[in-house]
Amino acid sequence: MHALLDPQEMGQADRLAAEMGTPSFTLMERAGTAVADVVARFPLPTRVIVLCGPGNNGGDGFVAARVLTQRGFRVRVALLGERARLTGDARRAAERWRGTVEEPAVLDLTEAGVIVDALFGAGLARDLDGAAKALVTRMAASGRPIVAVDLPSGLDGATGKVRGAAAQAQETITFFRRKPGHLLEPGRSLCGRVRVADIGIPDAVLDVIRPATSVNMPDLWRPVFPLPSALGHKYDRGHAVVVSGGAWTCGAARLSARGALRAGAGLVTVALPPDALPLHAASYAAIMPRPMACDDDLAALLADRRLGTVVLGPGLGLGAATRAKIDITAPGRRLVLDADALTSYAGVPWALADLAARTAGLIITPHEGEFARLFAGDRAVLEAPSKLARARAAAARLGAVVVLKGADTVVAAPDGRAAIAENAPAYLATAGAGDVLAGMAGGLLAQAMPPFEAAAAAVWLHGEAARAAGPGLVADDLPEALREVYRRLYELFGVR
Ligand SMILES: NC(=O)C1=CN([C@@H]2O[C@H](COP(=O)(O)OP(=O)(O)OC[C@H]3O[C@@H](n4cnc5c(N)ncnc54)[C@H](OP(=O)(O)O)[C@@H]3O)[C@@H](O)[C@H]2O)[C@@H](O)CC1
Ligand SMILES: [K+]
Repeated sequence: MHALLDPQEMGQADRLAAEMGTPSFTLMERAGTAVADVVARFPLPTRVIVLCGPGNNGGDGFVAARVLTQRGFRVRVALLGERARLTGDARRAAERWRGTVEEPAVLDLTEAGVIVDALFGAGLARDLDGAAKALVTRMAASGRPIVAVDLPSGLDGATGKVRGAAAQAQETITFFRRKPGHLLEPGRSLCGRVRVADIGIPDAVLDVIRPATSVNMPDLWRPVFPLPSALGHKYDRGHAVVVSGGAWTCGAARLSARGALRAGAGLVTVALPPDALPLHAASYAAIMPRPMACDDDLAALLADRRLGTVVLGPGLGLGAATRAKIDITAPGRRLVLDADALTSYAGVPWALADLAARTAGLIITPHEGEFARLFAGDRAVLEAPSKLARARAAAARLGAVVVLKGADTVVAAPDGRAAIAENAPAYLATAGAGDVLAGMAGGLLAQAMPPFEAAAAAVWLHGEAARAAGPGLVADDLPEALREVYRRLYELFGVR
């Protein structure tokens, strides 16, 4: 699995590696050498300025400086803080550096061919201010390429947020596994290209750490992904229902229904107000329309328990009428709630938690605006320190899987598991894309995927579909592009 480690877990990895036989100074030597390997891609005789901080991030910088000098680069090293105050591995690394150690203030950073940013990494403990902030600001203003050690200094590895200041890196080299801050914006953008160096920490440490956060990649949900079988039947692939708004707003539900079908649901029924029938019927022949003139019609349709998964929200309208439909639908079913369905619970997340408890599994797919409205007044959720932490807190609060959308979509489960997406192109942010995603999640839920994995798979497939469709994409392209994505995924999974 593509685990992500927060700074505490990384510290634990470090300690466990030592217990398993690799001393921490060896790790630092390898880390610094890996940094030098990246910098050495710049041609000789590039001038390198290495800016070292007071902790082990600085220690990596001293090692990199030594290795680069041995390889013929012209290297100057500056230390933020007093050399006499260095301790432990960082002190040892500084002792092995035979060159001078300068004051950052005396260096003209614009003279550098490349700057190595080894000021702060996992040990960033507070916002940068004073001399540290001033140096990072100068580095950012230098306009020179920056190679960041572990993280751009000032970027919080757990949250992806900038604490005080951080300079845009061209490349970031981190160790063993990436950290959430490499994927969560604005961290992801600040890191530039991220490389992960193997510094000899054994993978076995992960069995002890059991990290709960990962990159959203197929290995996360592969074991429960529904694969076609020669003996299969459409009824084995579940029956999803999409509840549609009327003629003027039914485009959203049409997109959801197409998303559900293309994601592989065996059957997709659309419950629709009669005036929406021609539009649904014209847009997709494979979908089964069922009239829903009133809530009793919906209840009658859902008397059939085989209709086990329902998508509600896109284009459905706000308020009591939508909540009534959700109430009819929820008991014992798997639900995906999006858009208007979520805003219908604005400020009353506990009502949604009560509802979640009556379902057989709930996924909600808010964007930031819908999330803020839903949890209005719930400071513990809204003020959690990162997007990752907010999604986790929300999932725990609701007892539901939360898909908090954006460029760095986070999927979080009530049990604490979370996955961060990194495959969505910027042009995926287009009208109706969320409706398709909700439908896809429903399509996978209908095929009996557990909610967390269904949501994560839908988010990954959605990002891949956008890439397959390419720039200029509109939401209607996404379900169609899924065919190509599935073809490649089946290849990856070894399905013929
Ligand atoms: N774990 C591993 O497996 C491996 C880790 N490795 C490397 O170690 C790095 C982590 O090292 P680290 O823990 O020493 O922390 P680091 O980032 O150097 O910062 C701590 C120093 O900064 C200071 N400081 C903090 N915030 C500040 C602020 N706002 N403004 C000013 N000062 C501030 C803080 O001072 P204090 O808070 O104590 O006052 C302390 O002096 C990691 O990123 C990686 O590069 C590799 O060698 C390979 C294996
Ligand atoms: K750094």
